[in-house]
Amino acid sequence: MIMPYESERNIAIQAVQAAAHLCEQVRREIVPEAIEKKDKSPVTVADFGAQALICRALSTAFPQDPVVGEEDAADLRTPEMTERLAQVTQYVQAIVPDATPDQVTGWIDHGNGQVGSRYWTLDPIDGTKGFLRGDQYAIALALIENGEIKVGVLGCPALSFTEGQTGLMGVAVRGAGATLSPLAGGAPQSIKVVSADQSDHLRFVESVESGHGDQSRQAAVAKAAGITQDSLRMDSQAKYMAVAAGEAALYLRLPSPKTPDYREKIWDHAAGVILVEEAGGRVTDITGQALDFSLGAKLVNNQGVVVSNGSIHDPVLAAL
Ligand SMILES: Nc1ncnc2c1ncn2[C@@H]1O[C@H](COP(=O)(O)OS(=O)(=O)O)[C@@H](OP(=O)(O)O)[C@H]1O
Ligand SMILES: [Mg+2]
Ligand SMILES: [Mg+2]
Ligand SMILES: [Mg+2]
Repeated sequence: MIMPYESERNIAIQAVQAAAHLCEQVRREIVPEAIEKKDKSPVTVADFGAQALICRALSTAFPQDPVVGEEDAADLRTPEMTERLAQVTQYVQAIVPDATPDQVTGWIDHGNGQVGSRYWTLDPIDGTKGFLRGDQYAIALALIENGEIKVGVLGCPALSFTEGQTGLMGVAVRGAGATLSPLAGGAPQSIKVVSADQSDHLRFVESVESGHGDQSRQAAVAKAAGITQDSLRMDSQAKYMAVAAGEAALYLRLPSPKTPDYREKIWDHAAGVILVEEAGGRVTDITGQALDFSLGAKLVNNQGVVVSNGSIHDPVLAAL
């Protein structure tokens, strides 16, 4: 039997594993420096290297598919950044030995594609602030067709749910379930969200960065929905992994009062959303609407995100 999206899934897994390897290599060998982007957020050589590797793999395997990625190479091409580009190229060469700086910027810019009827979305490092702090981060890749997420791969190099096993990868294909496996390779295990009666896992997760949400309202809503434990704060889409694997029942991302007009980016959510849905959970915005991945790089029709095990979703929306 042919599994749906088998080649997309396999290429995505290999690409995410290679990118995760690059990111961990950077974290081991240097103290990654943050370059400030126009929006004041940080980017590092690892973000660029990971985007280059994944875009290279996708452009080779699926040359027709646009990739909507977070980063672009415009700044890297400037003369002041020559040394930085050389550093990115050196890390890429650990996996693609003959890669040149021109190829690297070309691969990164392959991620400047537009949302269409079929496209990939890529966050080469989700949670760059977590990556810089030595905390959680994720490599997030998803395939979307006609607005529906079909495949999602989430690599979380610093994540551990069982002692002695760090580095996890979540994989989901629409209609085929979600699995968790060691990022370095190994047998995938099916995952399921927590059920309502497993009260010890009725925790909620939220961002580390207070500016990415509304932590006081998040605490109040979780409490109103019956969650009495303190939140677990985690960077990146690792939060979606926690819900999909049954380690938490709820992930709340309510609009920050400081940035009420902020709209979520597709690459910050797509891979995580399909993982949670295929593990039996539910994802909506704060008004209960589905996230609309058909409109562009931003979720312009949605505000905030509510991710749950399903059973507590309606009580949470009611509390909101
Ligand atoms: N104002 C505001 N509101 C909501 N979200 C924002 C905001 N600003 C940035 N971002 C995006 O948040 C992404 C990482 O946030 P996380 O919550 O996953 O991690 S963290 O704990 O906050 O670091 C982060 O993704 P990366 O840039 O890939 O790290 C941003 O895209
Ligand atoms: Mg960023
Ligand atoms: Mg991100
Ligand atoms: Mg990112």
